[in-house]
Amino acid sequence: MTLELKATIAERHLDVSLSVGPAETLAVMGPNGAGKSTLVQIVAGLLKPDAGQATLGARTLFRTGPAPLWLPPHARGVGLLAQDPLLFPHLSVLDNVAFGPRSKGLGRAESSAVARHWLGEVDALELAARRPAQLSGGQAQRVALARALATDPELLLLDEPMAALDINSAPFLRSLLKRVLAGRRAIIVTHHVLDALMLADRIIVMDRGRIVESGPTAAVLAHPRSSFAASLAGLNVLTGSVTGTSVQTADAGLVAGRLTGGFAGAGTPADGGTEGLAAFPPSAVSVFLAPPQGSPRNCFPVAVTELEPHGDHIRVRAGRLAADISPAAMADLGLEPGSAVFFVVKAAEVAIYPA
Ligand SMILES: Nc1ncnc2c1ncn2[C@@H]1O[C@H](COP(=O)(O)OP(=O)(O)OP(=O)(O)O)[C@@H](O)[C@H]1O
Repeated sequence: MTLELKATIAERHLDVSLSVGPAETLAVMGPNGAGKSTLVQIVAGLLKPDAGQATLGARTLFRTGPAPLWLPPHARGVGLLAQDPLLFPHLSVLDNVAFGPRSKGLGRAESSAVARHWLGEVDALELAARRPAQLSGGQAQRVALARALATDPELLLLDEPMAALDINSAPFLRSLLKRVLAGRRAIIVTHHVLDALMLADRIIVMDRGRIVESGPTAAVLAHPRSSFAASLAGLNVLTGSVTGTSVQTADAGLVAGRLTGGFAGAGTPADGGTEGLAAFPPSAVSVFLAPPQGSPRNCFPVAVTELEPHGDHIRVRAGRLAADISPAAMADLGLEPGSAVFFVVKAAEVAIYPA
């Protein structure tokens, strides 16, 4: 059972076609105005395209043409979590979450039980009796997630769910999403490459209403073809097998880091470990002419392939890895393409994710 969608909207220069498999999470990225939210609204049933059709398994969500059809949002089997939680202000948290099951015809007691289950899943059971006005932004977003899940949607749409959260609440919601998205079909719009890496199996990059790139998240970031993906791909991403808090990679040896966001699946050397990846920003990488002595850091011997200005820094590229250093440091090191150097990064700066 797959989501198949094709849609155009002339006024927004939108022309997309995509499919999402049953247990697949798709990340949608792209610059402002690319059409990401428009895509989500079409699937949710909030916006009618000029032409196209969509099916979710056996169900037709909409179809234009000689025999047009338009399923209203509540009949689509689709749950939406947007930037704004949009809870009903006059209902308790419990009743907000029970609203979907009630609308689907479940009795009061049964709907409450479903709501309690999902509030438990998002660690918000203790908030059940509160009104939305008594919740923090992060709590409200967790309740909104429970409300979306309580309808047992065949497709969960997440439109920048972390965007309005403060820096302390976002990681908690991210690891919750990691847990609830496992084995579930979802589309997540995000501006953060780490969300795409951590939450999605596949990524599409949109630009001016079109899909300009698509593929497994780590592969798109490792070999970006669009300039937008290339700008994201400044992040260093190494894939391999995770054992303990390290990733054994084919091209950079053993990379030590810290396990990130609810990822408890580290294997043991005996079983070959779990597939995963290590990610760290170029700003976390220092460049040395000789390996630093006696330091518990990751140290990669590399040859410089390219030097390019990047804001106030110089981005030093060495094959798949990149480091950002100051122009003064570059002058001190006397770097040029071909220079043999050591890229050094602290384990604390390396985030380890499931692939
Ligand atoms: N309500 C609207 N009426 C008409 N045009 C709109 C409306 N909302 C968005 N657009 C236009 O549709 C295009 C796609 O916008 P959309 O909001 O889908 O982009 P986005 O990728 O989600 O951007 P952002 O990252 O800024 O949220 C843009 O050209 C935008 O100006």
